[in-house]
Amino acid sequence: MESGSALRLPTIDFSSLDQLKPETPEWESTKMQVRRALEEYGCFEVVHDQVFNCKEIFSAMKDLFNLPLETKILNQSKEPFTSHQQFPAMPLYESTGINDAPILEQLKKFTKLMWPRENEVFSETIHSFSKITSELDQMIRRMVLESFGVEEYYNDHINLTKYHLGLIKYNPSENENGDIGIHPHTDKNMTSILFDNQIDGLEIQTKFGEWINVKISPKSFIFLIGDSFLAWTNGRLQPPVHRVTMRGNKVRYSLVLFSVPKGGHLVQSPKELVDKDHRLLFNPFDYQEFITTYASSFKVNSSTLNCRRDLELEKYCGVKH
Ligand SMILES: O=C(O)CCC(=O)C(=O)O
Ligand SMILES: [Fe+2]
Repeated sequence: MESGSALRLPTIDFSSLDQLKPETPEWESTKMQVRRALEEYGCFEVVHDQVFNCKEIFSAMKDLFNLPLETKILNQSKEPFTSHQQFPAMPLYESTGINDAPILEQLKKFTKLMWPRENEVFSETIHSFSKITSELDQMIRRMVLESFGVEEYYNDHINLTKYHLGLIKYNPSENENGDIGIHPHTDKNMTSILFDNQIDGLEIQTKFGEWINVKISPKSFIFLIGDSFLAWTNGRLQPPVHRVTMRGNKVRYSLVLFSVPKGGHLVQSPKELVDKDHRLLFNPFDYQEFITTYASSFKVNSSTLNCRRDLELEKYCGVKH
């Protein structure tokens, strides 16, 4: 499992968020950095000055994963990849998810399922994280749309998606060469914001094929785009292939706020992004129908999964030219 430790992701400064307002020079320059980073890498490190309690987050996650399995599996959802899940092909990995985590009442439903006698600290810390990251997500998406001159679609773009918070635990590897935490993949949803307990493991591949070991500081997140944003921008932004490799004897916890297109809506590139130099790459699609189809093939293939870029969306609704 080779990886190039000298390489780094682009870092973009989002501290003093409150002053970062549309039409200011800071906004314009940050927006262009976002656009460039997403064109080159499909992701970047967001440096921020938001205040939330890291220690509490990871102690809340530890308590959650320490619950008995019969409690954890009570978290079931019809939507693929959002229930409590473990896969035989990724034995170090365990995850669970919270739909609409930035909405406190929804988060409290999850908390109540896990801790019938309530766990206020869990609800508050996880809610505060979800709120901060969802606001950041919307700001970054506004910048992307502005940079392509399609900001009039901003409200539609935000209303197209809802949020899902993934909570993940990776057990340590016994193998000094590293063990698979999560297989190489691109995210299928629109955008993802990722944070961890400062235990390394996340690796992101550049378009030239090198692997970057990603270090997330207590004051940073990783923002990455998924295949749905590739489709929405008609191929202008490329989602990065990423994986987790576990080395050493520490547990890694990560949180990922996914923006996910809602069912009954179409993911569709605006007409302004389609022309003779940019022919339409994807037919409009319902993400929930796509992900359900993808999940059934994932179940069949997950014991042999070793994909780089699985091109599922191209197979599902790619336009053949
Ligand atoms: O845990 C991580 O750092 C990555 C998780 C991930 O890629 C995913 O859940 O899609
Ligand atoms: Fe991912």
